[in-house]
Amino acid sequence: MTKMVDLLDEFGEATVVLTGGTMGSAVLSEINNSPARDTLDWSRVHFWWGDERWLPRGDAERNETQAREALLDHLGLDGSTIHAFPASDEGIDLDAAAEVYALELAAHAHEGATLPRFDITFLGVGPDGHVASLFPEQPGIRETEATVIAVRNAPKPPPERLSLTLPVINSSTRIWMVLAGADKASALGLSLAGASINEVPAAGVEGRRSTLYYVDREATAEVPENLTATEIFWTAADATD
Ligand SMILES: O=C(O)[C@H](O)[C@@H](O)[C@H](O)[C@H](O)COP(=O)(O)O
Repeated sequence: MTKMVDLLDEFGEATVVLTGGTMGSAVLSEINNSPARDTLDWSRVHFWWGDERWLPRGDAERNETQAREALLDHLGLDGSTIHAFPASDEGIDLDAAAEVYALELAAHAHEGATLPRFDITFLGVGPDGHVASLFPEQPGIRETEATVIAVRNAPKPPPERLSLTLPVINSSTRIWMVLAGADKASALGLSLAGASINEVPAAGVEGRRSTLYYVDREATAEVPENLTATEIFWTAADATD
């Protein structure tokens, strides 16, 4: 939130990419419960998602639904700054939905660019090292042309999803990875030890200015001892960016 205030001061508006998953929702709930929540002019913040589950609008399992319940629907927004992925009950198929979101991204590109300026991108990390809906050993992690892809046979239900591709994720100024629990220790350890992005997609994540890992101690159980360049911040309070 402190960074958001700085961004609004600097640019007049800010753009954030949200993640699905329990950690993504936990972050938003904390913001919603924060006494500082209403010190921010949220109407100047644009919200995008890193991925979405191919489900009907309003389905409880959609990342958009969970983000709205955790924070967005408590901010009094008019909806024009909430850029949700299409839903499966809106008359277009999965591939067309990927196209629609790609066009929406292009329509909001910042000056001289082909994409919006993502100031902060949140990413949860799966136990297998997936981020957004880019899963190990699937073609999506290697996609570098398209900005948004249709995902089928996702190992994490539902099987059909939509996802930003890695180059789009990495176009973000800051990427904040949010992961906790012993079941993430292997993915974090491998991604910091330089695993291939095909095996551990999280290993391919790198913000243009910074990549911060917000973790609990259990998730760091397998972080390589020799890490020097990468700092692990135990809490948001430790991290300045
Ligand atoms: O649609 C989704 O499920 C998320 O976008 C996904 O990428 C999630 O962030 C990870 O699976 C981590 O989820 P947890 O934080 O719940 O472990």
